Amino acid sequence: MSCKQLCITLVAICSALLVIVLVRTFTLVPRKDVVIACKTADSDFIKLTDQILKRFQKALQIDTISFKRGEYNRDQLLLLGSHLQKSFPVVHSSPLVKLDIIANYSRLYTISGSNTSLTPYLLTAHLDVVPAIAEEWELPPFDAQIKDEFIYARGAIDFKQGIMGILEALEYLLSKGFKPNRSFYIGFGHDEEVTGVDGARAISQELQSRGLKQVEFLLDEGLAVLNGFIPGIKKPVALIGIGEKGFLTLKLYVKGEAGHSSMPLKETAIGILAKAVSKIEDNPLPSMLGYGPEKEMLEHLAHEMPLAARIVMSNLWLFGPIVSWFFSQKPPTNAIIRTVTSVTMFNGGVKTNVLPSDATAYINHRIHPAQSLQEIMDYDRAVINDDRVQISVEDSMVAAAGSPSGENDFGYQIISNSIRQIWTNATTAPGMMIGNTDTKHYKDFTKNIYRFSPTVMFPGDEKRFHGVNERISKNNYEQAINFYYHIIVNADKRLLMGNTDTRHYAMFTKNIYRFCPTVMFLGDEKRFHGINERISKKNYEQAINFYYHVITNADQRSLINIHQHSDEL
Ligand SMILES: CCCCCCCC/C=C\CCCCCCCC(=O)N[C@@H](Cc1ccc(O)cc1)C(=O)O
Repeated sequence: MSCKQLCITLVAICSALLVIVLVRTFTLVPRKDVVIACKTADSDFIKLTDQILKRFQKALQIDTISFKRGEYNRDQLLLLGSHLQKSFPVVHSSPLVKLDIIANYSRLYTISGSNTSLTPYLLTAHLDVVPAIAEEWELPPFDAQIKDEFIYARGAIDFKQGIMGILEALEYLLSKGFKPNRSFYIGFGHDEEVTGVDGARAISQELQSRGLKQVEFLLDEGLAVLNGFIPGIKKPVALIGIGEKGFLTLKLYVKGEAGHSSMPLKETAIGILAKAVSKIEDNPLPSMLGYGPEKEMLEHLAHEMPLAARIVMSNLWLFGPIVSWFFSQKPPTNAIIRTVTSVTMFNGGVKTNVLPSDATAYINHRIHPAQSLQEIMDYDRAVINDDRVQISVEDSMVAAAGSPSGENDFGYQIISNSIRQIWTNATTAPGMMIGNTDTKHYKDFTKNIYRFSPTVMFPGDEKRFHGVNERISKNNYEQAINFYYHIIVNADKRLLMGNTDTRHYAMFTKNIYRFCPTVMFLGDEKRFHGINERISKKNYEQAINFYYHVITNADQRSLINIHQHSDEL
């Protein structure tokens, strides 16, 4: 090949790449329905009254701690149960609501809708919390005190704002006469923090034993409204978890030889294990960027970024390695691109002058959906490369597949639109849940599993999860309640806003039009599938005459001989 031919080939390749890059940059724009913002002045806005705030604080003061599987504060769970019962009298006395106490402490609410042809949906949350080391907190973790407009308490964001937010929204709706079309379930597990085997699993079994085969979608706790987490985006990003990382907890064990510390061997069990752990920490697993839900996330968010970043994010096939490097720099972004590794426990030795007879460490991996448990085990074994270190599986779960997040995916769009009604300046995108929740117990009911917590977070707040000074602002709690209100109202529709039955007739014509002979004033839009749906007598008369005109006008051969307007009913 001559030099000229080589240059032409190179220019052709670069031009082709440029075209692909630009086409992807300017065509990846996700669906954004026009949504009606939820405003504090709206007649159906649920204000955070003193009473609502007080009952939230009370729920936070009850220390429903889970310690390990099967070990949780049973009395406190019962106390929380009676607090819910007292706080929400309408919910607990409504003929539309049936409450079942499952496995002594979990709660399953069944809310009956009038239209049995609509598939029910499921909202889940959990009653338990993780322990807290009180001395390290600014304010006591179970007092729920308020400082600078924030309520500080264990459970404030994980996840009693969900429990209380859902019930506040339902209490409000029922007290206003809301009668759902679509049935739905609310499941509150009591041991999510220790994998939900007693609570959520029993709720799921109860639903199965009732013959429930399918739910339209499931919304559980999950990702959040993130400010400043994603490089290049200033506006808040609300991530809806469409997938969930798996986990693998490995036990590393080294058998040593006890003896007097005055005559040590070259290496002790602790030394051998420490080297293994150090190798594990020095060799993070490779980036999987582009092979899991994070790809969809970045493609959704690209259009919110400045041009250079937009080009990069829309073309991960080309710029993946740069993005990987960038995302590896901070723990929250690192967590979404790879299987991460945490050495969480290390034990060995009994006395300062005794050689340790053994040593044990635990490694907790959070597995990227593109990798298998076996792959991670093999990787660790190869990295440690020392037969003296015995590796065994303590616990594991494969990652959850990505739930659909397309333009016509009902559950995803209902959640996305409800978020945008509350956080009007936020952009929504599918994301990957980096921790685990109760969702795995419900996976047989639907592939439409979404993980989103109505929690506003700024950088650094992620450390409050299971850490110290967990808190939520009063304003954020009010948003959480209104978010669930909109979820319930929006999900009560048969189809997504903008979708009607027309698609079933699409094969007959391209001339499909959508119009209702309904006169509307600002605010009336909430009556659609909301409460107090109505029409004026006059408007109904107009509707009849409108259809009269449609029929007579359409009865022409062409548009010329249009029907005379004097010919009224
Ligand atoms: C680009 C942005 C990256 C994302 C930034 C994320 C910021 C933080 C947002 C959400 C935090 C998510 C972590 C919370 C996990 C909550 C649930 C939990 O703690 N689960 C436990 C226990 C568990 C539960 C159920 C299981 O089946 C297994 C374990 C956990 O260890 O995951």
